[in-house]
Amino acid sequence: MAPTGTSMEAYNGHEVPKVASIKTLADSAALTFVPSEYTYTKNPNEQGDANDPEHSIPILIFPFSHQDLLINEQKDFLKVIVHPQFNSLYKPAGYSEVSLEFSKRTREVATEMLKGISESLGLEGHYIVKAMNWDRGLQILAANYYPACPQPDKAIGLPPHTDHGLVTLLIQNEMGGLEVKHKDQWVLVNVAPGAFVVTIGDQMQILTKDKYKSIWHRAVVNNKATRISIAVPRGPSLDTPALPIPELLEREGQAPKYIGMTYEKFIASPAALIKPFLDHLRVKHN
Ligand SMILES: O=C(O)CCC(=O)C(=O)O
Ligand SMILES: [Fe+2]
Repeated sequence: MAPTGTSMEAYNGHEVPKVASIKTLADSAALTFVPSEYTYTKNPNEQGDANDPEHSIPILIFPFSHQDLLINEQKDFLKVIVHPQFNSLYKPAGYSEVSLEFSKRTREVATEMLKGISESLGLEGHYIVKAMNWDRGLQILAANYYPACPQPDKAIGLPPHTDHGLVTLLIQNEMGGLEVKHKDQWVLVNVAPGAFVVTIGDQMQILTKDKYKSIWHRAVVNNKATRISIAVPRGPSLDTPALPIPELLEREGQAPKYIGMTYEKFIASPAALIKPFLDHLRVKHN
């Protein structure tokens, strides 16, 4: 889905709103800053002290200068919950406004994706949106910063994983590095400049009875220049249990494949970090 410079993009019969201007927003937001310039606060209008718990905000994993020596993970990152409550940083100036707009626009694009997926399954366009309480769904803004690494073959930017939610939109600077697993091989994703990559997450796999499978992916580093990516994972509301869509089960006459679990529990489970977690939720048939 590459922006064309026009404000509308056709996607599977749907109008995807203003993709090109989202790219512009991404350029003017996190893509131009190095992580140490960020400072965070609970309320964007307050001056916050990062070490003061009173001012800590619902950031899932924080903060920069994280390097996991065990897996030699070469990146810094920031993860901020931007929906259903919007959280922000008060530095750099202007970040808050831009990230609010960016989050809103990417949400609109993700909504169109969900409509396309619902229809591709023979369901009414708003089916998944309604079933997953999408309006209250969890949305995270994850900025990943991968400095150039002198020995890229001995390091990894982000280890292999699948995303938890329904869909993730990802945009990167001019440096490639996203790889997806295809037929047991890691394949570099060749992203057109300014394009978003859309990946499927675990909740979508459960919901669609494995018709849309969550994708294993990882980020590799390079020795030439810093790579920055912004991922926007978007999931159901935290209190929504993902279960295979009843209409699909009825139509195809199969037993449910998964035990329902709220998204909150799913995320909180340490096992959710590894894909076989989906196997634990699978109903066993003898
Ligand atoms: O940087 C990338 O290309 C991958 C980022 C990613 O997978 C994530 O943040 O979940
Ligand atoms: Fe990811």
